[in-house]
Formats: sequence, structure tokens, C-alpha cells
Amino acid sequence: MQSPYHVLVVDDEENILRLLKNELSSCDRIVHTAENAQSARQALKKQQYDVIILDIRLPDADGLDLFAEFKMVTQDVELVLITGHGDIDNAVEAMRMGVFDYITKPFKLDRLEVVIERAYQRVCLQRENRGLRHTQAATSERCNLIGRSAPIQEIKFLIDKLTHSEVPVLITGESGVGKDVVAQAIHTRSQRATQPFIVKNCAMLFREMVRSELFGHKKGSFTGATEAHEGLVAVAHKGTLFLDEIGDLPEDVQASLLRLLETKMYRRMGENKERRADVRFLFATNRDLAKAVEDGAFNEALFHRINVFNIHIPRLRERKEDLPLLVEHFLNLLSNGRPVADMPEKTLKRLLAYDWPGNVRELRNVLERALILSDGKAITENCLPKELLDSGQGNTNAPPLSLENMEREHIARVLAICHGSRQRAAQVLNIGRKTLYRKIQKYGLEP
Ligand SMILES: Nc1ncnc2c1ncn2[C@@H]1O[C@H](COP(=O)(O)OP(=O)(O)OP(=O)(O)O)[C@@H](O)[C@H]1O
Repeated sequence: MQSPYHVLVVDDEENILRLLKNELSSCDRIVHTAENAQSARQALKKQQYDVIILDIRLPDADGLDLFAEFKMVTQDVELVLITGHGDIDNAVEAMRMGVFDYITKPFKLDRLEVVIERAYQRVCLQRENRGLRHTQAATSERCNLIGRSAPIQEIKFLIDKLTHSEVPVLITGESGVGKDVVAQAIHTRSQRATQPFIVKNCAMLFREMVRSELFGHKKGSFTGATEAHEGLVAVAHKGTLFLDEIGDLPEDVQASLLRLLETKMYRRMGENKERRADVRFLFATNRDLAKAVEDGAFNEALFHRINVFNIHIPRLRERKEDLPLLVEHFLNLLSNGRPVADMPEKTLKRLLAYDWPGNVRELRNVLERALILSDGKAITENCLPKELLDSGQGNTNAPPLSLENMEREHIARVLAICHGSRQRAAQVLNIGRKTLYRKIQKYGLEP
């Protein structure tokens, strides 16, 4: 059975809230209520809604302003406005701004129900479309392990050898070397290829929520657990679960993961029932886990369990023969069907002379920036970042930048190129928007 979808009604009239909650709730639709803008904001922090019904006149906010605010912080949600007769102009403006529909008070319940259903269908369609786009992008971009250096050939050989194996694999290497690409390739060539490939970065998990995210929880098992939750282990059933940055997994959860790897059994939070997991595990880290074990920061038994089969990806500067192929690959990929920009020999030499501390990810970012600057013409040296040109000339006078300073400068430059658009900058940098916000705060790059 499909899980129910969530509707939030924001209205200051208590009787309307009560009526809508009573009449519109069903086994496939859960109706939540909020009596003003402030409690709607709180509600949004706790729950992902599919449809929001919003009264245009609220005691503490203008419905249209609130709508604009919601649009900024939510995705995959449709809004329906409730308006009075005098608000028709506002309603028309709201439709222009992207509100799904509006209904005027007094309204008929069955009309509202039809609007909510249609809004929900649109949300589903958008999710499906994005899922398709995501899968296409992920498979075309990630499965393709580009490179002809000896280490990359060896890695391709190992991936082939793993086709019929279920052994956990630990993928190691600096940030940006391609650990994600290798994990995707292992899954795609495995017997589980048609089943889910679930990726989770352990460093991004809220500490208090890690156990629940991985193993799931029972309704009521802790404050705020208003619904039962399936963990990633259940979501990845029959498929592959790739845990990135495994070194960041909290210690108490490390023990439960070890038990799962050894016995294939786990328990949801708040439950005694044992569940069987049918999941293939892949792990990645850019930290020295053996050192973390020595320092007592990582469970030794778990380390041995996940380190049965290790694939190490060397830094890009240790396999520069991969660079021309990677350049060609990224220029094709980033041209988006437009004619592929030319890369003159001189520019390629500059790229080859550079050290690439951010590895393949940095190469991709540099090329994306260069493509913007070259305006569809050949990529000259002027399209490359200054530190790349400086370091390639063996500029020994300038003190070398720390990785942090380089990151700061690079983010500042990308933000400038993107005219301050954080969304665009996050795409160019190939990092999540939240990560970018954190870095902007950390480096004091706010305008
Ligand atoms: N050999 C490769 N062939 C094609 N693309 C690659 C290759 N290596 C890396 N990339 C691309 O470089 C970028 C960074 O790669 P990826 O995310 O796999 O790095 P990572 O090692 O997992 O980094 P992190 O530790 O920061 O998560 C991605 O856009 C990826 O598609």
C-alpha cells in the first residue's frame, strides 16, 4: 500500500481548520493544521508536505508573502490559496507567482478536495520527472569511470572481478578522486544492478538521527517520532547501500552496523523484533581509518569487517595521463548538446602542469568555469583561474595557499562568476546548496 500524503491547512479560523481536518482526512491523506504563519513555519520544519492550503489573510503575515517564503524553503509541494471575494486581484497575482489554484470563501468541500487531489497528482508527476532525470544523469555521468592510467585500469579490473561477489568494499582516496563513481560502477555491474542504489553521506546525517536514518524507528520510539520510519537498510532492500564518509559514523551506531554486517540482522529503534537485511554494502572514506582505529575513534572490528576488499583511488596528480581523457569527457558532458569547445594544446599543458589538490572534482569545476568564460569559443589560458596559472609557472615567491584558502578563493570566484546566485554556484562547484551556505558562512563570504 502507498503511504499517505500530507496536507497542511493554514487558516486563522478554528472552525475551518476543524472542518477540513475532519472531512478531508482519509487513509491516504493526512491533514495537518496551523492557525497562523508562525506555526506553519514550525510545521514545515518537522514534516515534508505535499500540498499546502493557505488562507491569503493571516493574523501575522500576508498569505502571498508567506507563499513566496515557502517556495524558497520547500520543493515538491503545491500551494492552494483560500481567498475572500475582495482578494481576486491578489489571487490572480498568486497564480502568476506559481500558486497551483485558488478557491474563494465560502467554498464547497468537494471542490476543495478535487483541487487538492489534482495538486497532489502534479507533485507526484514532478517527483517522477525529477527521479527520471536524476537516474539518467546519475547513470550517464557516474557509471563512466574515465581513465587509462595503470591504477584506473587496475580499478576497472577489480570492479569486473566483483561482479559476482557480495563482499563489502571500502573505497579510499582523497576528496574528489572519484569514489562515488567507483561505487556506482560496482553496483551497476553487480547482480543487484536493477535494484536500488542508495547513497548516504554519513557526515551529512544529524548525529541524533543517524540510528533512525539507517535502521528506521517505530512510531513513538522517541519525542517527535510521530510516524514509523523505514530506515535506509530497508529502502535498499535487495540493492546496494553506499555509505560515504563512513569514518564519521557515531561510535554507538558503528557497533550496530558491525552486528548487521556479521549477522545480516538489525532492529528498528524502539522495536525488539529482529529484521533480516538483504543489502550489499559499499563504504568510502577520505580519512585514514587505520589511524582512526589507533586513536580509538573508529571501531576496530568494524574496520576489519569493511576493509575486506579495498579499492584505493590515487590522487589525480599521480595519474596525469588520465587528464586529457577526463578533459574530453567533461567538455562533452558540460556542453549540453552545444558544439564542444576547443581546448588548444597550450591550455591543456597548463592543466597538466597543475597539481589538482581538489582532484577530478576541481578539474570539472575549472572546466565548467572556463566554458562559461570562453563563451562557446576555444578555451584559452585566460579562462583558467589565476592560482592554476601561477602554480603551473612554478611561482615560488608566493607562499603556497592552504587547501582552506584555496577553497575560499575558489568559492568566492565562482560566486562572482555566477553573479552571486548560490544555486548556480552550488551547481558549478558540484556541491549541495546547504554545504555551500555553510562554507559561505565559514569563510565570511556573505555579500
Ligand atoms: N574517473 C572518473 N571518470 C569520470 N568522472 C569522474 C572520475 N572521477 C571523478 N569524476 C567526477 O568528479 C567529480 C567528483 O567525483 P566523486 O564525487 O566520485 O569524488 P569522491 O571521491 O566521492 O569525493 P568526496 O570524497 O568529496 O565525496 C564527480 O563529478 C565525478 O563524476
